[in-house]
Amino acid sequence: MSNLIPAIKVKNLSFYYSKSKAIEGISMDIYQNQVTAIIGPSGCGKSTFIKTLNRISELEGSVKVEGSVEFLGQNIYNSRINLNQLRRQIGMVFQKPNPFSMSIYENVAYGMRISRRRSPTELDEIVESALKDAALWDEVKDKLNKSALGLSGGQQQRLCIARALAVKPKILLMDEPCSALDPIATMKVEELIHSLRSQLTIAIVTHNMQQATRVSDFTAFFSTDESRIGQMVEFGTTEQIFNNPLDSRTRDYVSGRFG
Ligand SMILES: Nc1ncnc2c1ncn2[C@@H]1O[C@H](COP(=O)(O)OP(=O)(O)OP(=O)(O)O)[C@@H](O)[C@H]1O
Repeated sequence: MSNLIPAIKVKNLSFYYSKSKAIEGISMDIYQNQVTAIIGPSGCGKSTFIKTLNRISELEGSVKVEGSVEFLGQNIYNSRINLNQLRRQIGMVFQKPNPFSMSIYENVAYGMRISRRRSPTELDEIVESALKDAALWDEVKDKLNKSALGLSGGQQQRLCIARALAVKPKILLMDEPCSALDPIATMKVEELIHSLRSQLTIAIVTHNMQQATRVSDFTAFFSTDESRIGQMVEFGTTEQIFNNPLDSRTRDYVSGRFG
C-alpha cells in the first residue's frame, strides 16, 4: 500500500449539466498501475465522473466544472491544457464498441496518423503491438484489411481497446466496457484488464459487482443524496469495500439490498 503513487488526484470535483448538478464534492486518488472500479446505483454520476477525467464530458454541451483534476502535476482544467494531448494520454473505451467504418488496421493506426507522420514499418509495428496487447492479434492478423464492422461485438470492443492503446496512454478509462458483451467476451476483456495493469492505470465504471471484485484493486462507491446529486460515499481497497464496508449505504449496496 505504501508504494502507491497517485496518477490522478481529484479534489472537490463537482459537475453540472447546464444548471443541474450531477456530482458534488468528489475527492479521490487514482493510483498508478492499479485498477480502480467506480460502482453505484444508476444515475449516481459514475459515467459523468469518469468522463471528467479526460474532459470528454465537455462534449455534452453547456457544462460546468468546479474543483480540480491533477494529472502529471497540472490541473487538467487549466486553460492552457492541450486537449488532444490530454485525451491521448488518458484514453477511453465506451459502453458500446464504436469501431470506425474502416479496416481493422486503420482503426488501430488512426490515432497515430493524426498525431504525427510515421513510416509504414513503424505503423505496422505499433498496430501489431497494440493488437497483441489487446489480445486480438491472433484472431485478426490474417484480415487486417477487412472492415472492423465485420468483427463480433467482443472483438470490436478489444479493437477499441487496441485503438486506445496504440497511442500509448498513461491511463485508460473504461465506461462499462462489457455491458454489451456475452460472458465469454466479457471474460476476455477482464483478462485483458488484468494484464494491462502492468503497463498503465485503469479506471472502470461497472454495474457488475462480481466484475469489480474480479478486476479491481480499489473501489469507489458512489450514490445520490436526497436531492439526487451524485457523491462518493466510500473509497478503499476492493477487498475492504466488499468485505468490510464502513458506511451502511455501501454495505446495503454491495450486499444487494438496494440499487
Ligand atoms: N448529457 C446529459 N445532459 C443532462 N443530464 C445528464 C446528461 N448525462 C447524464 N445526465 C444526468 O446526470 C446524472 C448522472 O448520470 P450518469 O450517466 O453519470 O450516471 P451513472 O451512474 O453513470 O448512471 P448509469 O449507471 O445508469 O449509467 C443523471 O441524473 C443523469 O440524468
